[in-house]
Amino acid sequence: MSTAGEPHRVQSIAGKCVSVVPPQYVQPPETRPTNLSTTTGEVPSLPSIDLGDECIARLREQIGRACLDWGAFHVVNHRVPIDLLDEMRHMGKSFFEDCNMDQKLQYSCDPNLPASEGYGSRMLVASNDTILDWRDYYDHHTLPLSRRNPAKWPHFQSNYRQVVAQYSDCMEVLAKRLLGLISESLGLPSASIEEAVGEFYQNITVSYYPPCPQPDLTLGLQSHSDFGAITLLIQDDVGGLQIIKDGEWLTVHPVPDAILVLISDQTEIITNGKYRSCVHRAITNAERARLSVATFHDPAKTRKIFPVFKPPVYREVMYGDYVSSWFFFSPIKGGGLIPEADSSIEDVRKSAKMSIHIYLLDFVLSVKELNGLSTVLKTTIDLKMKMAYHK
Ligand SMILES: O=C(O)CCC(=O)C(=O)O
Ligand SMILES: [Fe+2]
Repeated sequence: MSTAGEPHRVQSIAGKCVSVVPPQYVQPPETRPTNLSTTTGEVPSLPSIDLGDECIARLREQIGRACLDWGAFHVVNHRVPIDLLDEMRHMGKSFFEDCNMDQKLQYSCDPNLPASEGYGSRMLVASNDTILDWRDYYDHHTLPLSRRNPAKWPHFQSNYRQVVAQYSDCMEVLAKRLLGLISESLGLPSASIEEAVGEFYQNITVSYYPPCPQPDLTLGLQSHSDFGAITLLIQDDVGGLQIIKDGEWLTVHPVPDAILVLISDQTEIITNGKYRSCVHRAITNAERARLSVATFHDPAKTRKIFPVFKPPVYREVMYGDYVSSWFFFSPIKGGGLIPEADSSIEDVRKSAKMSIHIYLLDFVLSVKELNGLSTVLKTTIDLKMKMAYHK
């Protein structure tokens, strides 16, 4: 799509006012969005949890219920200054809209590294035939402090670096508090999940979705669950984030002062599948650019992650291996079968062409135990299939 030497950015394509998207952005029929409205079909009852509630027992109960039912919830009265949320959105938008392409490209990420800091468009693109997301992004490495180098961040707005650093600090505090409440909601000591995750590796990704001439054929961001432990997300008023609930894609209506909490894969493993990671995606629209800011809290690549409950349903996994396996298995096109409970892992893999996260099967204990745990197999496959196939 891009000619040699010409960096590829969605915003440049959208800026040419094309009426047809380039073929690399066209989703196969089975992953195209069907419910394109961002104003109707929103999630009416995605829980909104008031963290100012002084009744801790009620808070735990509400968080536990939201994790079980949704894997996602909004929090309000979260102690992060509302002005900071607005400034972070404003800084992000200003980078994409007020800087010219040459300025932005000074901050290009390294296209050959999977998680390189900076301005890019092809995060987690596993191979050349991967369908591309209709999205540009800026990824900041913010924690631990040894990774944080504000000099690598844009300088066009005088307070950009200060806002990102402050935002990172506030998100870390909130993520720890939430993991504490999530642990307690399972009857665990407050520090359990945080200790299992270890030192936070935090990234802040500002996603920018330019208007798209064919929203019915494209995705701003393909269906996925986040790899790490917990994601905290804010968005602007445009709307386009969708989550799966009971087999349906539902749009998460933006709530300006709220922060969206998404349970991510490592929390699913640590809680032994009691709380599932939230499968989500972003759709596009033809009228307005959309912006979101996702703050990921991940373990170190060398951290071993395992369930805190017995018997474990997931194998211990080194976080770095978990991330790498995504590239190995994903994203594979074509149909597939839900394997029988007595399939071997190899059979499962062979027939698993539908799933972008089928690697999770590697963490289920063993084929033998799987056979006895057919529900686990089925729900794992089912959940991960949804990410690739649900419309
Ligand atoms: O733009 C959004 O709302 C979703 C972003 C997201 O899921 C991600 O960056 O992982
Ligand atoms: Fe995500």
